[in-house]
Formats: sequence, structure tokens, C-alpha cells
Amino acid sequence: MLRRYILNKTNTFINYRYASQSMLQSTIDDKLGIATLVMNKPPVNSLNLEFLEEIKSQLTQFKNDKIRGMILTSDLQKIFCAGLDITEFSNPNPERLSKICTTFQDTWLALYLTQFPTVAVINGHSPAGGCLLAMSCDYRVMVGPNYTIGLNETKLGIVAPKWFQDCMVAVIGQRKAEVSLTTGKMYTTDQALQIGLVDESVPDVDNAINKGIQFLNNFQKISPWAYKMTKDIRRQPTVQWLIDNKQKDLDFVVKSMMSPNVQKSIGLYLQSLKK
Ligand SMILES: CCCCCC/C=C\CC(=O)SCCNC(=O)CCNC(=O)[C@H](O)C(C)(C)COP(=O)(O)OP(=O)(O)OC[C@H]1O[C@@H](n2cnc3c(N)ncnc32)[C@H](O)[C@@H]1OP(=O)(O)O
Repeated sequence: MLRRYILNKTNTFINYRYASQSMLQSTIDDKLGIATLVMNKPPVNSLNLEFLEEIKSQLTQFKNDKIRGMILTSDLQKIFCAGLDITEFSNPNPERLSKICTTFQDTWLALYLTQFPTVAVINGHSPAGGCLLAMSCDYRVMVGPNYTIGLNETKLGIVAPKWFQDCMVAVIGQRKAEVSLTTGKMYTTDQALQIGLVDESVPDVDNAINKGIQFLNNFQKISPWAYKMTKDIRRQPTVQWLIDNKQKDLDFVVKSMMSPNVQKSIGLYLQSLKK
């Protein structure tokens, strides 16, 4: 449905792939220079290794396409992205787990540092890694009122890495982030708007896409160089920490995921999802 809407809305498309063959659909409106990246991995757009690799590679492709802006959204009913694939954390193969973590680090770096402005059109629930993807964009428009967003890792008995946490601090500030992270709180659209986790709340996805395009149009009169330098200065401390501590970050995640206590929590959480 969303794909049809975007096709009607925009003019010429390149690099278009069909949903049946791909977990990601990317379209570029040549006239506006705006790309739309639509996640389509039923049932909940959970981020496993292969999906993360596709997202990372598409972001690199957009860099080469020299687009002017990007909208990230979902083609699924009610779900933006359910975060990392939790089944990958249950009795994981350490090698594959390391690959997932490294790929997620790299995908995040690519998204957080894009040389073009980005908007998350959050048209469904967005827990954990889904919230991180949204927070990494330059602007967030969320469809309301019935969806939720937040970093709920503590509810799974796991720890959001420092770069997840710092990304949230950059969006909502130290105090609100601390309460939000420690309690693993999921916010409704209205609550998210109130604490600044999202920038706008709209009743439907058509409005959300329009708001996203409006935001991106602000950059028509801004030098791309000035935009990118300013964004880099703002985001550099969070990014630099990860670049300097990639292995340490990875070791912590893998070690903690493999511990019996965390495995027990993840098992219980997965069971609760099935119920
Ligand atoms: C360097 C790397 C750092 C790693 C460290 C950070 C660690 C973790 C970050 C994360 O992202 S952990 C993921 C946390 N995600 C969640 O807690 C989301 C849990 N899911 C939900 O709350 C709900 O499913 C939903 C997204 C709100 C959707 O609800 P709905 O009622 O529409 O659908 P369900 O029936 O609950 O789910 C359908 C189907 O999908 C399975 N599923 C849901 N979420 C995930 C997931 N994240 N990974 C894998 N599978 C998921 C769910 O179990 C159902 O499966 P079936 O019962 O149909 O088999």
C-alpha cells in the first residue's frame, strides 16, 4: 500500500526492486532527489544479519547516487521495525552473533553519518533497534496514536550499548534518556512527541510522508557541505567513541549475550512474545 502511495506521489524511479524478491524497496524521485527506503520483512522487520547487510549496502548505494535526502519507513501494517531479531540471541552461534553485532555497528555508522538529510516515517511500533534506526535519522514523524517507540532493552534483561544510549541522549537529553533507558519504557506517539523523541505526530502515513518531504525541502537552500560539516560536529563524539571501541563494544555484547542469566531472560521474553 505504502509502495503504491509513494509511486503515485513521486515522478521517476530508478533502482526499484519488487517486494517479493527483496526485504527492502528503494525508490528515487529524480526530480526531488529524494530516496525512499521501505523495509518489508514480515512479520515485524526484525533485523537479522542478512537484512542489516541489505540496509547497509543500500545506504552506500544512495551515497553513490548523490541523493538530496532520504525517507526511511516500513511497508508493514502496524510495525516500523521490531529491532534486532531476538531469535538470533537465543542460544547464539558466537561467530554469527559477532557478525550481526559488527554489521549493526557499521549500518548504524552509515545511517548516523549520511551526507544527506534523513527522515524516519515511523508508521508502526518501533522498539529497541527500531527506535535506534529512527533516532539516527535527522527528523522523525510518527503516525499516531496507537503505536509505541523506545529503547526497551532492560525489559529483555540486556544492556543497550553506549552508542544506543548516547544516541538517545542526543535526542531527548540526559535525564529523560536515563529514566527511559533504565526503565525500558515504550512511549506512545503522544508521549514520544511530548518528550521530543519524535518531532511530529500525524494521524496517517500519507501525512507523515508529506511532512517528511517538507522537512527535506528545507535543505534546498542549504549548502550540502555546510549541512554535513554541521551534522558531523554534532554527532562526532558519539561516533568517535564507537570507532575507538568497536572491539570492546562487540566483546561486551557477545560475552553478556552468552551468559546463562541473559540467556534465561531472553528465553522468557521470547516465550512471552509467543503468548
Ligand atoms: C552491537 C549490537 C548490539 C546488540 C545489543 C542490543 C540488543 C538488542 C537490541 C534489540 O533490538 S532487541 C529487540 C527488542 N525488540 C522487542 O522487544 C520487540 C518485541 N516484539 C514486540 O513487542 C511485538 O512483537 C511488536 C513488534 C510490538 C509487534 O506486535 P504484534 O502483536 O503485531 O506481533 P507479534 O504477534 O507480537 O509478533 C509477530 C511475530 O514476530 C515475532 N517477533 C516480534 N518481535 C521480534 C523480534 N524483535 N525478533 C524476532 N521475532 C520477533 C513474534 O515472536 C511473533 O512470532 P510468531 O509467534 O508469529 O512466531
